[in-house]
Amino acid sequence: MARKIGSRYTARQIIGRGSAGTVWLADGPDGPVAVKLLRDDLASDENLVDRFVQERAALLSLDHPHVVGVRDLVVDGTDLALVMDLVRGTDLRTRLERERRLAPEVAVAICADVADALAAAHAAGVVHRDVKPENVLLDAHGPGGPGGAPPALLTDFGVAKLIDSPRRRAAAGLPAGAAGTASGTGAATGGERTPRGLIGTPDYLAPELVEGLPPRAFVDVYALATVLYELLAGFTPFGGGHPGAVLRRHVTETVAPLPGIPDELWQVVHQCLAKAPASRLRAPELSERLREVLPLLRGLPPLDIDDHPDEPYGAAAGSAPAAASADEAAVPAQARPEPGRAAVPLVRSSASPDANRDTHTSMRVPGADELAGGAHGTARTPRAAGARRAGSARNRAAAAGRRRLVLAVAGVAVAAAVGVGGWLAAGDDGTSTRPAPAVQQP
Ligand SMILES: Nc1ncnc2c1ncn2[C@@H]1O[C@H](COP(=O)(O)OP(=O)(O)OP(=O)(O)O)[C@@H](O)[C@H]1O
Repeated sequence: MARKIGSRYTARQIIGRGSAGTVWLADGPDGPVAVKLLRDDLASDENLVDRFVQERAALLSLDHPHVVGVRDLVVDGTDLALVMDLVRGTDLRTRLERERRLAPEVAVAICADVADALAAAHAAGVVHRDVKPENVLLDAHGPGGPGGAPPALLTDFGVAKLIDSPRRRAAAGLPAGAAGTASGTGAATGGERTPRGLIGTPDYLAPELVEGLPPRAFVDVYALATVLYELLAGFTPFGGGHPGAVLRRHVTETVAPLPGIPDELWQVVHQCLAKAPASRLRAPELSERLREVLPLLRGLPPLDIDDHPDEPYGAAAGSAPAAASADEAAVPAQARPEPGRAAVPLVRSSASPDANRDTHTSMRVPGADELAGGAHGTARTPRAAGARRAGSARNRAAAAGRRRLVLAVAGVAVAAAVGVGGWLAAGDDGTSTRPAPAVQQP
């Protein structure tokens, strides 16, 4: 079913779908291209069309081997489309779902490519703002890199901001006109947070965005470190459950170390997940450090991490829904975890797709009830497969020492959570008097 897009492109076949529209394989004057045709409601939004035109130069200017080039913008009748280089292969999310975890060498090689793409974008004054596996395309026809890793290309530059139109915000129940409209290289300009909404994908959002600061290049580095962690572990460091809980974890929780990777690699991941933006590596440094570490990873298999790590809501939280319900039948009602928690898969996988992994663009800021998770933290703690749980006899002494630390950290975390929760929990008029989340001792 061929379809004309503008006067120059003939769409042949759908090759992907995202929240903003449909991606087609199309023929153009210079050969095959990928055309992202935006949804009708977006295409009929005059503000959005204006912004596309304003952003045209920025979108077309990025030319880098690890950036999916935007070749053209089509504004034609009811069609609004981005014409891109065609990448023959798959996206990183699909590969991750297929393999669950990547070999460290492959994961690091892919992220080094993405860091190069970010370095080029940042040098041009563009912040991506939606780095995630869905936006990394793997070129199946390119030369194999370390561990056989395919070349990785980052796509969707500036698109997250572009489609955050006032109309979309209104549809999402957010105030219109609060976020800055595009100007210059708009993807890098400020005013990115509406009073009640954030642009981005919760699992990958840097803490400073949750706190309301404008996006700087550091947010992309944080998101890429989150992607790297996810490629290694099979889950993101702060993901799982309601988006509000995810946002809070970014601000209040510390990333748990990954067992089984060289310390040199962990230091890089850890530094780029720092809460303080300035403590993170810059994209060029990140690329360099990742490439330095590559030789240490040669031949390492994917990490053997327990799929049901220690976390407050237990194994059921990470299980496929069917398994969770089977468990439920065997557990007395009073011993069951809080309703609505255990049923939420912490990880999106092919077995248990996580409907809570929001995609980019305006997200409704959650209420206090959705944020209430206590001070004990809800992030997962990765554990090497076969290692004992924290409550086992062998670990009890260590746990006693750790508890003191946890109490101290919890004190800090509670203060921060109350601050963030207070902001997040503010009602539309900002005067909510709902109580802060209850404090529980670990
Ligand atoms: N330039 C391209 N070449 C080849 N395939 C592409 C290209 N761009 C996108 N695709 C395919 O289309 C799919 C959808 O892409 P799209 O950018 O619309 O959505 P997304 O990034 O997955 O999600 P969202 O827009 O909701 O963040 C991708 O996952 C990819 O498989």
